[in-house]
Amino acid sequence: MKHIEVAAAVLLEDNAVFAAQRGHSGPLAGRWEFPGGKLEEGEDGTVAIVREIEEELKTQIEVVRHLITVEHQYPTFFLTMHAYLCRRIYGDLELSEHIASCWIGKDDLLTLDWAEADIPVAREVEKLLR
Ligand SMILES: Nc1nc2c([nH]c(=O)n2[C@H]2C[C@H](O)[C@@H](COP(=O)(O)OP(=O)(O)OP(=O)(O)O)O2)c(=O)[nH]1
Repeated sequence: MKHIEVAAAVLLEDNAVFAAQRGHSGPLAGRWEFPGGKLEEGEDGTVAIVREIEEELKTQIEVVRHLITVEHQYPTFFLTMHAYLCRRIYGDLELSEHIASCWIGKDDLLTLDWAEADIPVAREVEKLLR
């Protein structure tokens, strides 16, 4: 079974969190996620997340702290996902791979159609929002 290790960014601003919707094809098409991507060989998650957000959203971020690591068995692969609370430094979070994005508050957070592995992350985020 394939094992994928991913870093994901939790960006909080104005009491809302940034969520992005995956494209219409590929695994988990149309599901919502915290942006990020796969770690490169030997790369630390905190380095990977800064690189991925720069590549994917043309935005510079910094890691504030590790939030949660989730392990999830999907039908075709096993996922380890490190989610980091991050701060935006510069850039407008321009979508290049995702088809939609939103800033979502505590009340609506768990109503999004999240990728399954993201549910425990969303529950942690819920605790950080008022
Ligand atoms: N980035 C990210 N990926 C997630 C989340 N939740 C979740 O199950 N995943 C899964 C979806 C993908 O299979 C994998 C992340 O890979 P990715 O976004 O770099 O890659 P991808 O499948 O779009 O494909 P690739 O072109 O990079 O190979 O982890 C999440 O919150 N953020």
